[in-house]
Amino acid sequence: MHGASVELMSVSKRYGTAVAVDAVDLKIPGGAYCCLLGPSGCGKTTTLRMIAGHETASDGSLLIGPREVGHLPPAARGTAMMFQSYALFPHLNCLDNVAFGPRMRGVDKATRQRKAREMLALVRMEGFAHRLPAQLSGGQQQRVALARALVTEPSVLLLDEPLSALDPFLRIQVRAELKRLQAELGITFIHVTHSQEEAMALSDLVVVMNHGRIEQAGTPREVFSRPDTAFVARFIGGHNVIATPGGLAAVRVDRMRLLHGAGPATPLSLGARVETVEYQGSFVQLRLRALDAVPSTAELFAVMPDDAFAARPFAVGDTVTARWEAGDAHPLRDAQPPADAPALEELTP
Ligand SMILES: Nc1ncnc2c1ncn2[C@@H]1O[C@H](COP(=O)(O)OP(=O)(O)OP(=O)(O)O)[C@@H](O)[C@H]1O
Repeated sequence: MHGASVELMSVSKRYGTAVAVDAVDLKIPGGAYCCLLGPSGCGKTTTLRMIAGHETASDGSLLIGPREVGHLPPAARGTAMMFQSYALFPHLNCLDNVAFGPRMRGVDKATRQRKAREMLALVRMEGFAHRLPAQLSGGQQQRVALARALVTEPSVLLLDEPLSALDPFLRIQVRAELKRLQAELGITFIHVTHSQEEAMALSDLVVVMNHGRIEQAGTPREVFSRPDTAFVARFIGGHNVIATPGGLAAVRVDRMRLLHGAGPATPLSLGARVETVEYQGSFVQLRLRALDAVPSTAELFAVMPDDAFAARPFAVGDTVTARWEAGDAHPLRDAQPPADAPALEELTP
């Protein structure tokens, strides 16, 4: 198996007058683990289905490897899809479930059973070949579904929320399995998720979508350390969006320094009140409400190492000054303060 690149050039999907995907440009290198990340309804699944060929693009062109595939049926694209619900045939054992696709394509019995066994071994389910799906755990069914998708030797595997039906413990286990398999097989994975944690853990390339458009695409570290927009900063988490004299900026929650007593707002600080204090083990998270900010930027978070917090604790109701260094304020592309933001002079001491 080898990983093919996938390129979308100005791809749109309209349903009547509703625009589900809006002129998306995206280049996914062959062999990359790519996550499409965004809130419900942002167009992730529609994008995935257009790559698979289960949905036709209204506009634009789509390349898999060097080939334009817009006119090709799903089976001719070299892709395979794995769904959220495992959709295994309940009356077939694991081996026959995995061998089902090759059987439909007329592959002889010995060959398809050998291939199916290889795929079950790949997902570490060779000992379960003769079990029925109902006799397996959710995580095991998921592995069999993965084997069934891989038996067609795709160059691109498309995964639609593959972990969302699993409990939190299994989700982390199967997530690691997916990453291992992708690295081992070297094929391109495109994985739809609304979990930023999942996208960060898995991706070589994370694509943050909103309202049918790509807000930002990059490595998890690029997107986390340099979010382009307020939407990305908020969705990826770990950031405050602050109205500064130069426009909106993102400041990481671990870069906020708290001092006792509320000082006046300056370009590098805000007075705030502590609303919640949550002990998280190695760190403590504080939710603050800025005293002079507009509602859209008033909620702030700060995290402190637990020992620093223990040495100088803060309590709910305390007034504080939250400060940051100029170098920690990352300007956002939508740098205009929102209409209800305080005027520049209100922020300047
Ligand atoms: N068959 C359809 N007919 C009409 N509108 C559709 C259809 N499929 C999707 N949409 C709309 O297109 C938009 C994008 O849907 P899509 O399923 O791609 O979002 P998503 O990001 O995958 O969301 P979720 O995480 O909830 O699955 C939504 O507003 C949705 O209501």
